[in-house]
Amino acid sequence: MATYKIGVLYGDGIGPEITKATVDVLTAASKLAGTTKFEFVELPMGWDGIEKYNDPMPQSTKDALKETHGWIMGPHDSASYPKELKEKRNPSGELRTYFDLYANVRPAKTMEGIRSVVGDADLVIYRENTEGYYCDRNMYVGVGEWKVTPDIVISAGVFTRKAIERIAHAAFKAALQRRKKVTIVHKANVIQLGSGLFLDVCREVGQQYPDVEVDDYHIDAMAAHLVRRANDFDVIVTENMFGDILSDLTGELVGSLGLAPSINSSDNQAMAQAAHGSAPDIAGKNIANPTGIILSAVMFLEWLASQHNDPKVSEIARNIENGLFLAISEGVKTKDLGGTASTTEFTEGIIERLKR
Ligand SMILES: NC(=O)c1ccc[n+]([C@@H]2O[C@H](COP(=O)([O-])OP(=O)(O)OC[C@H]3O[C@@H](n4cnc5c(N)ncnc54)[C@H](O)[C@@H]3O)[C@@H](O)[C@H]2O)c1
Ligand SMILES: CC(C)[C@H](C(=O)O)[C@@H](O)C(=O)O
Repeated sequence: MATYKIGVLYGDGIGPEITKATVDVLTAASKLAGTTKFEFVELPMGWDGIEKYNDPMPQSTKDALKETHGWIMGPHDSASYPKELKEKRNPSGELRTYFDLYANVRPAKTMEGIRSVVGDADLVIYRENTEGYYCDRNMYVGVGEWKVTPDIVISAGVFTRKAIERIAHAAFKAALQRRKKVTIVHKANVIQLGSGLFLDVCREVGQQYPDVEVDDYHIDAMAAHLVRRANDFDVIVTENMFGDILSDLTGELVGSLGLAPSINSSDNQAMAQAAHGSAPDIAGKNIANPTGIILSAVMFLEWLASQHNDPKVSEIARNIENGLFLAISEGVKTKDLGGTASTTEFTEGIIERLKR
């Protein structure tokens, strides 16, 4: 029986509720498959890390993650951390940089049984995950944010050909498997050097994929285009901060931010992580929607299946996705989707439907 070691980082706010839901679903699905075992390794992160090690992303957690086949990361409430710890990189940024998880892949697709604000949509955002305005002073010496005087701060963005090329290749390769269209999102009209380089390099990479249609939009116009005609877009490639913002928008457009999944990956490592945050306003109430993180785990399992050439893992992923879609289409919905199911009822609803 194949066994995969999966790290589990529960995180803050709704993190423990939705991450436990995910572990429960994966456990049930692997039991049903009978051929694959997931061994979960729970590791401290967020407030748990602060309490144990005075660090929201302890070195011991990073070391342990190196020994896993990949991991599931719950959201963290980094905005609530003590000031001196906030000056460190937030837990997501730390793992994305430490493991060089350069591609943050964030799909948004309409689902049966869920009201989409924009009609049909089936798109995926390829967000560059390691630089742009989210670099910090630990990354490139002398670059990041710094206070010039008490009243003047400089926040710099870093854009490198190397990082743009690899996210662009990832986006164009994905497009070949989809509707063969890539949209580059930038702000080259104002941020002429940084965003300009992003646009130029993506266009250059695009020339290596003659079967893929390419267009580009400024980030502000793109927000409007997405609301008006989301279904015209297939793969969107953009820099770190624009991808962060656009993916919350696209998640909500197709139903709820609580639905929005993502995978953060390098060429040999991956982390499942919902696009949303720790939702402190609804934490501890058993009402959060675990769909985003469960579908992130599904994306992670598909990645694991391809890395290990293991079709059984892919079958487990498909089974979980079908169980979840079935539960929603049969009306088992959390509050954000207009339903009454609690997080645990929704999770049980998925598990019951895995057998179908
Ligand atoms: N990847 C991450 O860990 C991540 C991502 C974004 C924000 N954050 C952090 O989360 C904290 C809160 O941030 P925020 O309030 O700006 O954004 P948020 O995404 O946590 O919440 C925004 C809104 O969406 C709702 N929401 C989010 N996820 C939901 C779910 N699964 N089910 C139902 N409703 C859901 C919340 O209740 C809230 O009303 C901050 O500390 C922020 O830094 C973490
Ligand atoms: C919490 C924050 C650091 C994070 C980001 O901006 O990358 C989040 O918004 C996300 O999208 O995962």
